[in-house]
Amino acid sequence: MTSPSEPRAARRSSAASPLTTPPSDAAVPVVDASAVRDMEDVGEVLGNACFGCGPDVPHGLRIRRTGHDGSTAYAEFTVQPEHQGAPGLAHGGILASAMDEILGTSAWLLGGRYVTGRLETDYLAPVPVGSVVHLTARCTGVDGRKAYIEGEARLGGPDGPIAVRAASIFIKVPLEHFTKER
Ligand SMILES: CCCCC/C=C\C/C=C\C/C=C\C/C=C\CCCC(=O)SCCNC(=O)CCNC(=O)[C@H](O)C(C)(C)COP(=O)(O)OP(=O)(O)OC[C@H]1O[C@@H](n2cnc3c(N)ncnc32)[C@H](O)[C@@H]1OP(=O)(O)O
Repeated sequence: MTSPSEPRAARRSSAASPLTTPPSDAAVPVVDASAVRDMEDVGEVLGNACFGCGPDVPHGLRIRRTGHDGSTAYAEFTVQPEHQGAPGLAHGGILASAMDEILGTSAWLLGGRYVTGRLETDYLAPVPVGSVVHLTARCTGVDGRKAYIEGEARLGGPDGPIAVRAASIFIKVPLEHFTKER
């Protein structure tokens, strides 16, 4: 339950702006059963030096994907001292990166490979260093190559207060997007 004294963003039920709201006739797909295996295969081909989820990346977020329920993707990470902005608090860009990771995971679970086209974030509460941040994301619609994905970061547990809300558009790309010489 929200009250008028809460920030406007907290009173909205979604982070989505008109730009990240899918068309009303967009299909809302469920997780593709083969997508998790595909993510593992792609990781084996490309390696995993990802700032968000690479398990051995120094100063990375080392986000742990914990599964999905057919529509929502779940993950968590612990805010480290090297993720600080203001003393003792997570940097907003770090939190945007964490949202990018869970939103991207949700997109990849649709089957196919996606990159971030647009990312919107609402910061609702400060996130202390040492916090375990619980991330969730789900697709709200697919329109051609565009997947509209929304997510939240919660503190203190999967049902804890929302610290960050995000809404996004991910664009489907071929595997060559990641492998071609530039
Ligand atoms: C990525 C992870 C790889 C790691 C691999 C390791 C292990 C893999 C395992 C698991 C992976 C799991 C999860 C992934 C987790 C995290 C994900 C992080 C993702 C990122 O951190 S990724 C980096 C940031 N990201 C970029 O680096 C993109 C740069 N960019 C481009 O590369 C091009 O810009 C591109 C390809 C986006 C489009 O180019 P293009 O030429 O192919 O297509 P085009 O421009 O025609 O757009 C087609 C339709 O998308 C619409 N559209 C395009 N852009 C839009 C925007 N900004 N807003 C709204 N709509 C947009 C158009 O309006 C059109 O819509 P329509 O069809 O309706 O006209």
